[in-house]
Amino acid sequence: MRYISTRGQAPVLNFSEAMMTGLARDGGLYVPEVVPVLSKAEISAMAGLSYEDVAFRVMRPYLGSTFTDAEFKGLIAKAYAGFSHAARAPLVQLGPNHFLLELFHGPTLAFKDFAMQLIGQMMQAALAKTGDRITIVGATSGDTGSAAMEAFRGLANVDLFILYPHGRVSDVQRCQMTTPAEANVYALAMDGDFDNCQARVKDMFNDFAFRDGVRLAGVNSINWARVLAQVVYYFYAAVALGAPERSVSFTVPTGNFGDIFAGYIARKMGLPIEQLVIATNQNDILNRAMKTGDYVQNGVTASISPSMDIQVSSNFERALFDAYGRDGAAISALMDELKAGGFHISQGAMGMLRETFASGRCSEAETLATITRAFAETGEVLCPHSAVGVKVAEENLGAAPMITLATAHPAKFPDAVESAMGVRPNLPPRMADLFDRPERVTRVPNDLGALQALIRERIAR
Ligand SMILES: Cc1ncc(COP(=O)(O)O)c(C=O)c1O
Ligand SMILES: N[C@@H](CCOP(=O)(O)O)C(=O)O
Repeated sequence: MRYISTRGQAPVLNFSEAMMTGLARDGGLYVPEVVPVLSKAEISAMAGLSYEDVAFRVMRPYLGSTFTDAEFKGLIAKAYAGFSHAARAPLVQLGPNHFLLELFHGPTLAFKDFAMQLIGQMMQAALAKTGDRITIVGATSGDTGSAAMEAFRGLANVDLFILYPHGRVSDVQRCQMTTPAEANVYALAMDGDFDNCQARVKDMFNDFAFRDGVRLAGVNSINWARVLAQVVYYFYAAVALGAPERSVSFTVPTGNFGDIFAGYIARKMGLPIEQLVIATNQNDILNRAMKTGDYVQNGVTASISPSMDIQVSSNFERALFDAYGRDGAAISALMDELKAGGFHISQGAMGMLRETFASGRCSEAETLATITRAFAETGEVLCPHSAVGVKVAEENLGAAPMITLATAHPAKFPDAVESAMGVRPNLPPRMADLFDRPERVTRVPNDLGALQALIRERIAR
């Protein structure tokens, strides 16, 4: 399996290289040259298997010779052993034809654990073979950062720096990032919003002297391995509801477009997905783009679903790459226009995108009302991101069962949940003392040079 860049000018890599590389050297994102298709019989055979067994079958075709089958099975087993639910990703019924896929039973209570726990295992195994030491720099609106800290803290051959927007993550998310005591992980609270943090991380990748000097790696969804690990739960959930004999639909609370892009890959692999619905909060660039064809930034507004406060959706580039017939030069030109504010998507590309994705937007008031109503009607306590998904899913119900992805545990966002329901959700007992743990964080400016100097200084210690 070979991986190519969405901008067409970077070296073609194998799986292990793409995982350790993160952003392609031409600024693009790696995608598989060919997406493997599973037969109906192969998908049927997943019925009744454990999450781990489905994970092996879905991901194995992408790995080439990176790991032996036995090694890979071992890494998968370790990755999901720390999840608190035996099913890993349980389905809960919300209505006659509407299901919730709970993706928040991992160690940091968000869907990011599904990929991050596995990437942590795979990167460690790859580094053990080469003896290399790497510097991971990630940007987060709250959940990727905490999941990465959990996956990489204490590792001898990794330094991890997480940039989060100061004052724009929940208190629980902040403490998950600032309280790990291990010396190899650093929480950096940056002035600005998530888009600024993500832009600085990409700048670091595009500065080759810095990138090569610190052996930079990425664990945001720019890393193909992150997306791949998220493809698995689409198969797991769909098969549980009767696929491949029966089609299903998914609604995905969306910010950086990684999670829904994983659903798109599942569909390309042969999973019968009728609708893939993008659900945005008030930071609705993707919904506007789907409705108008204009992908234009209009600034990030802080919301009660802060993890989705994103206006530059990194992985949309991967979808555009396919929509533009895999024309790297066209994608490069669009991304240059994006730096100046935005671009218009061609009619042909819009046709492909609209065939593949539906979309909807959920306001702040609708988010709160959905949390209140879902609890009253079903007993399910939704986090505000999952509530955005549920609201938009309800507007898109059809013949196929709808599965909404519940992307975080409500206790990560207790203020929003309390204001909707009057009840404050509790953290699991293992995290009950989170706010009593000492915090360690560095305030940093939105300044590439200053960030690079700090990272160089810390890794030299
Ligand atoms: C809780 C939560 N829900 C939804 C999203 C959106 O996912 P994606 O960025 O993959 O679109 C994120 C972060 O990205 C998140 O942390
Ligand atoms: N919501 C995310 C934003 C970063 O997304 P990623 O999937 O590209 O890592 C977060 O919680 O950090």
